[in-house]
Amino acid sequence: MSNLRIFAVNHKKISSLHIDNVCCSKIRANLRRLKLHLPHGRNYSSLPGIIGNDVKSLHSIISPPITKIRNIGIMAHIDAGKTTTTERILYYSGYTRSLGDVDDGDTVTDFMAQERERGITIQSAAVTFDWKGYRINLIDTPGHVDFTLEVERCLRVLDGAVAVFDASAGVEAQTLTVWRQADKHKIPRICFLNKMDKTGASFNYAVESIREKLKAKPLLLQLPIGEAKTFKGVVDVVNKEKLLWNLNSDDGKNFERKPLLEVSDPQLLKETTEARNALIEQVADLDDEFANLVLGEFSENFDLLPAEKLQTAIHRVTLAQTAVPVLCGSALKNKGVQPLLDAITMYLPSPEERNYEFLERISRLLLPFADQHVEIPSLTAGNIALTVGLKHTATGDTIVSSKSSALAAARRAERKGEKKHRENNEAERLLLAGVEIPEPVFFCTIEPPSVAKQPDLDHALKCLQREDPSLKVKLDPDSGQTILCGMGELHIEIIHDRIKREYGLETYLGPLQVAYRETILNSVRATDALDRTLGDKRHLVTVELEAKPLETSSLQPVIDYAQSVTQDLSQASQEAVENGIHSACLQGPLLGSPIQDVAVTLHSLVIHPGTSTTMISACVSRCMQKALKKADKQILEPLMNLEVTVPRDYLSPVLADLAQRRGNIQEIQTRQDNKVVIGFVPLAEIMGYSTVLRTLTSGSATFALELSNYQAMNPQDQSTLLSRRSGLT
Ligand SMILES: Nc1nc2c(ncn2[C@@H]2O[C@H](COP(=O)(O)OP(=O)(O)OP(=O)(O)O)[C@@H](O)[C@H]2O)c(=O)[nH]1
Repeated sequence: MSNLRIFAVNHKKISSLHIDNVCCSKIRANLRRLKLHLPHGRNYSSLPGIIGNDVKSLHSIISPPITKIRNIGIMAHIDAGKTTTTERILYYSGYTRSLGDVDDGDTVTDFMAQERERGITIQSAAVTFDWKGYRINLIDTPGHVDFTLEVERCLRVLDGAVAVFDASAGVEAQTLTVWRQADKHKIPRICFLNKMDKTGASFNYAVESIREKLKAKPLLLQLPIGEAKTFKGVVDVVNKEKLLWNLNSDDGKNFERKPLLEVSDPQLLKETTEARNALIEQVADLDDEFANLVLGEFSENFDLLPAEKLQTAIHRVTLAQTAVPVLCGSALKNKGVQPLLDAITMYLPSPEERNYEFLERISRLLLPFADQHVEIPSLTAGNIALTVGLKHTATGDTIVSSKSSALAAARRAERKGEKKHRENNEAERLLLAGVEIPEPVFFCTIEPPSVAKQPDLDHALKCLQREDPSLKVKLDPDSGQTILCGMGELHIEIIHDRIKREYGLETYLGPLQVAYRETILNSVRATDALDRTLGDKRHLVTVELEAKPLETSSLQPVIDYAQSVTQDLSQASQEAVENGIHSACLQGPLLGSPIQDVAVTLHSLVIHPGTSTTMISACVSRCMQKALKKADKQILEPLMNLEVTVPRDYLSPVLADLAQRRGNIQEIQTRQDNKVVIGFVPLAEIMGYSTVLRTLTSGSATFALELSNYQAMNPQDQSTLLSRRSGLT
């Protein structure tokens, strides 16, 4: 079964340039549609498989053996060093000839203008390169919490991931989020403890935090040689070798690998032997085949166990996701990246080792090299490619060549005993795991520069939404204004900026507002009737319904019907009723925010023959609005999980400030010289917090925010908000 997955990014940036000096005519004839354009601006070497302009190995670009392919993502907390690590990887693999630097704004994968300006990753970028005979398709994903959806849409097409950590901070808030996402998509992982050169870096502390916070079993494949200022290399525990980076080599390309010897390194050898024995026992505990081998032949002396046997077992354990290999280094100081590449090829799976179910063919395919692309005629199973021109496809869709082939594939998968599919309906069986689209917590109005430009703005927003479903766009029914709903201040700012740069539209944003919700506190009944004659047709509906609070949390109203109603309710009328209820719940009576946690019972519904479904919806919606108005109401506000990392000396002002922001502190942890404040704070109180925190701590603190849930506002805060909204205060 074939398993090509399609990954679409940045359709806009594609242009093409023919290579003129292709010398091999036979290949040219076969690959007439192959267009190459080498990235410009930076000093690039060659595309994978091409040495200079020699295309004799073009075939290997298109179809490397599937066992030699690794589709890998890089994920982490913001600023852990993903982009820097990716830059080193590209350099050592020969993809680039000079080292890019996030701080200088010239990296390959952060190619959006906003990324280079801000030094952060916003959009995932894909690059393809070769390492020691392996083809690696690598995706660098954003770390900022506003862009978690972007991370998730990448994870579902990957076979493995490298989780990058800041070794001085260990597991941070966003790492937990992406780790959970990777769990959901069952992605085997390797951990890379980066920034080992940084003051406060601690290998043991970071490993412990992986064990405790991620509940993962770390397999220590390396030990650091020195830490912080003294960090100079790593010990390869599996092979009992030391890897030292040459001080005279600026770019870290050259390093020496030497076996650890009793004469020269007695202490290090002792520690490594202990670490290796512990690793062998740990892997044997998790893998029966390896346990049998170890107990049989090597129980007397683990030193005799060949490294390859241990590596194969680590590969199996990594695939089973019962443990994670851990490596360390410093991307910035060019240490430890080549062994990371070796580990990617050695321990992460090829596409063949993962289970995907569908065959998909697309007419135009491109191989990604960050913001540059090579058009290719076809691709074998297990690769990641780009496709362009899919006008009606949005992020999260699964593309199939035909419904019947997808069904056949699903049936084959079933025959292979995939019981879980049998329980799902046909449509679900056709889909790859979906992406969970987080609910937006902020909104603001957006205006085009002139009324004539409104269609252009609508078009731009439509395109941006297809790329990024966490961006929602709606119309305010009262003012007719376009409303942008997003994940955070930064998210909306970037969208605003992209509309300007990519669509040439200078738009105006209204003030950023928090997306509240509303609910009701008691049970209420309402009746309504609608009687209209249009032409010679009479439309008559009467309805009686009851709305009550729902115990469990649900964004959608839960609807049920009295028995007398269900008896003669047609499918079309039922849909009309439900549309009416849903539309009434989109705008609550207090703030016009969506209503949640409501159950509705339809007690009576009388429809005159010939009444249109639109009239039914309109009548039910009006009746529901009446009921909501009558009920006692409550505003719900988004509550955020907050984690602030702050040097001890600044803890007091930070806590005092949080108390004023209705913050609820759960725990204060000690992390090296820092304090980590963990708690909840209402979103409305934390807008613009980065500036305040910077001022309070002279720029030495960092924070992470994530939506926890919606909670009821207390009566006083609620009435302050309502008076503010109605312009009374
Ligand atoms: N000391 C030290 N600093 C590093 C290292 N790697 C990266 N940095 C620095 O950490 C900062 C963040 O690095 P990035 O590579 O942009 O991190 P990122 O994880 O890609 O960040 P986002 O894309 O914004 O999520 C930059 O200032 C880097 O220079 C390292 O090994 N040691």
